[in-house]
Amino acid sequence: MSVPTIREVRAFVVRGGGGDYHDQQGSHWIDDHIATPMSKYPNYRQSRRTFGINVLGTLVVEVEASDGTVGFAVTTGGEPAAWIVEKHLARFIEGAKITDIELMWDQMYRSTLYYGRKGLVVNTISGVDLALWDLLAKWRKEPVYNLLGGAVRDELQFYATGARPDLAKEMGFIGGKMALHHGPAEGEEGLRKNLDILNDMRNKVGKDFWLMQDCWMALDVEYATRFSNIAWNEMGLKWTEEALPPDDYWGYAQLKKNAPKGHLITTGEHEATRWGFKMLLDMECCDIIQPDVGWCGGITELIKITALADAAGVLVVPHGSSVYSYHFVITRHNSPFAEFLMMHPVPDQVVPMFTPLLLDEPVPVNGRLKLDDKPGFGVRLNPECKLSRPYTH
Ligand SMILES: C[C@H](O)[C@H](O)CC(=O)C(=O)O
Ligand SMILES: [Mg+2]
Repeated sequence: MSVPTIREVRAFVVRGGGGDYHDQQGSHWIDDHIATPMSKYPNYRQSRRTFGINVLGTLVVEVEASDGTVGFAVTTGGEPAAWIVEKHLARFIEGAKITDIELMWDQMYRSTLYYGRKGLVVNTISGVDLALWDLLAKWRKEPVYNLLGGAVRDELQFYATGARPDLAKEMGFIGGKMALHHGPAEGEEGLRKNLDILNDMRNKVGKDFWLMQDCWMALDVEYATRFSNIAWNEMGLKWTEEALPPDDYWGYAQLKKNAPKGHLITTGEHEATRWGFKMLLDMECCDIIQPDVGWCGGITELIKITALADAAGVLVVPHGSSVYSYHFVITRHNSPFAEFLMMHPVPDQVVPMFTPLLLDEPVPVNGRLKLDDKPGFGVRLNPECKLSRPYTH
């Protein structure tokens, strides 16, 4: 059978939700006084948009094969990522056989080492990688999960991230994760407010529902140790997530030692590649790693990261990422459940995570989802979303 080659790679940008899910308008729970590394500066406390959490916007990568098949993917990265795709990475993609994803990944990664390794560049590589998996699976007329070895369970089970775990419980999710609102600069009063919010939610959801806290890199070891001990002992908090900046592997190792037995330390959504995750695993930084498949290097890299975690006895519960995560999680024994990010502003209803950018994006019903067998990742771009192509090559 002759394998098509890649005729063209195209990079587009779009604003408002989509891959950059922080790029929201108006009032939204995801931007309501959430603790961040910038919370030490009072001017940047109330809204993450004030410090530029949404400056990048969404990147859409399309790859078109010589037989006309088109694969695509969305992630965060916007215009600078589009430049990297068009002006640098395209040379490794165009002309390659659509089956040679491992080779293309290696060339994209090695050629950008001098300015890449993590962050924007690896987000961009991830976007290209996901588009390549979509293309290959569409050409083979199979869902991506079949190419990854096939599903190991019938359906996915989800916890929900949002401001209303009480509503998430009614909607059938197995747990609810809230964003922390106050950072260490808000002192004892802020700590008390954080604990009161958690306590109030525990009273609403009852004692057995999983409650988790996302700290979005805002804390230090001392604060996170105090918080997780009180929150575990008094409110049964299941895990403390991303308490520290991602480069502080030493802090995470200490925090894991300081955390009460039974309480979980989780992190990794801003970590990238097998080497970054090897640091977290080797240094025993956490109980669960949470790579984002749109940021960590794509599916090609997540396969490697997950194998390392498996050998270390650590669970992999990817961050957000909708269908790009779902097709992976369903194929791994050490990914027993998935995250669903509630993108409704309140959030009192389930809406697709990348809304409004994708069509056919599946959502959990009663906290569960059976994946269908549509080719690729099974989603389409919404023609009503205005894409622009800022660069060509
Ligand atoms: C809610 C968090 O601050 C962030 O916006 C999403 C996240 O980290 C997660 O879903 O995990
Ligand atoms: Mg998180």
